[in-house]
Amino acid sequence: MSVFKIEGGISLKGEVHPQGAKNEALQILCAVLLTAEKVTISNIPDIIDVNKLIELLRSLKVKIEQLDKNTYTFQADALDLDYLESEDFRKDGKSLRGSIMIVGPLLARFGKGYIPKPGGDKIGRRRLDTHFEGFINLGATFRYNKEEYFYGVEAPDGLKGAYMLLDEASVTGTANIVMAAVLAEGETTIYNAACEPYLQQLCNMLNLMGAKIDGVGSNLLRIQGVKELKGCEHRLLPDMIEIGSWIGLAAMTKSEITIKNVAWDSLGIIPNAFRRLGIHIEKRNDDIFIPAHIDGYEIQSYIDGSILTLADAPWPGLTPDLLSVLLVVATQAKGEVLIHQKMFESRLFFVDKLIDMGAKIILCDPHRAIIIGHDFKSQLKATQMSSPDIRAGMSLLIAALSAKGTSVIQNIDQIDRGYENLDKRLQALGARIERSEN
Ligand SMILES: CC(=O)N[C@H]1[C@@H](OP(=O)(O)OP(=O)(O)OC[C@H]2O[C@@H](n3ccc(=O)[nH]c3=O)[C@H](O)[C@@H]2O)O[C@H](CO)[C@@H](O)[C@@H]1O
Ligand SMILES: C=C(OP(=O)(O)O)C(=O)O
Repeated sequence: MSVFKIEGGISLKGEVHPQGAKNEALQILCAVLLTAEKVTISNIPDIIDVNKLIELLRSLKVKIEQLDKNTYTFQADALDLDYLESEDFRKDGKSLRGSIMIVGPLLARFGKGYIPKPGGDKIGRRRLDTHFEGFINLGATFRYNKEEYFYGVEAPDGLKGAYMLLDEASVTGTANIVMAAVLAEGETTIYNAACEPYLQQLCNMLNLMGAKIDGVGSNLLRIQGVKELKGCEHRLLPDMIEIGSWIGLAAMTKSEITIKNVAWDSLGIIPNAFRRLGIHIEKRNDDIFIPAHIDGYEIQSYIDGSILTLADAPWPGLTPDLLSVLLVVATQAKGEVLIHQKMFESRLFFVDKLIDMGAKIILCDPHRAIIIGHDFKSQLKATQMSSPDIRAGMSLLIAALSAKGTSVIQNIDQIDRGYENLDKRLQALGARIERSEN
């Protein structure tokens, strides 16, 4: 198992180029299953979760060609569907969250889709009801093997469009249902659809392939089913969670960092959430410039003087994936903030590690933590820690980079799941970070 050894307390300087978006990649890669024609995708991040999904597609006998480091072509013209019933699939399919989104395309095109309970971050209950209720609405039959945690949907006579009001605006659930509905017969209406930029990207790509989706960007999607889709070219957006992570890292290490080509219009409320913590963010064309926060940063309170809350909500609300980063950054701010993680119930437990390092945090309950910032009057202390999930891992890394002394982070596969080549990119900015085998 690899570890990061980090000597903290050093300010960094330079430019970073965000990787392509992990969570968009997972949707878009599954969409290649919807056509027999060639699909070219660029800006694919070289990270564990995405590479696992590419391998899974390869096992399904999708023809895959890598044109350069981040560009691939995919052609799903002669799939081996027997793989879906193999032991290998039971193992491969459960190793990441994104694999769940092969079900919609396979069901729509071949009348059957199976998946073992998918993996991903262990951050609380992560039910899949929205996905399967959607498929059932489209006419599929559903079965679940409780002993093996294996899900299956079948529709040998094809899917039929339907009206549905989703029980929650699930991101991967919406993507899955949209990918099934584009090849269903007739009209599908999805209300309470998730509408984050990656879903918009998916819908735009599907429309380019010949799908008929209206309402892209809203929570009401209308889809006219078509008989088949064709190939296309698609470029992934930069990863907004990585961009937010760089903003937080820059502020907490008092570093001057320019984040290049961020696709500002797709960042929604993210820059403002960091501004609420007092971080200065300058938009320079499509770059973000973060000056070195030599004198620290001060958390804003509300107009009436009450304590700021940063809480997650479905898009266009604040993504839950950045709350851990915002939390760690607040530990050195001037002032107090309540971090309210509404969506996931086990995502804040990593604060124990920050408390060990000297951060002032009260974990009120599994969803809420109050942070009382040090205003850089006291540095966090280096320590040994293990990364429980991708974003907690990144947050602990930020804490280690700002701490006094040398920290060790174990289990960094968790970080590699979502961040490309992080140690090398940090070294290029002047960070003292080494990867080694434990
Ligand atoms: C591979 C991928 O794309 N993963 C992302 C995707 O996961 P994923 O699609 O699995 O997450 P969902 O959107 O389904 O749900 C996330 C959590 O929020 C809860 N929930 C969801 C919607 C809602 O209106 N109310 C509510 O409480 C769900 O019950 C669940 O506990 O979206 C999550 C929410 O942005 C992100 O954290 C994940 O990084
Ligand atoms: C929760 C995340 O990912 P996943 O859904 O793949 O576990 C994340 O990217 O922060």
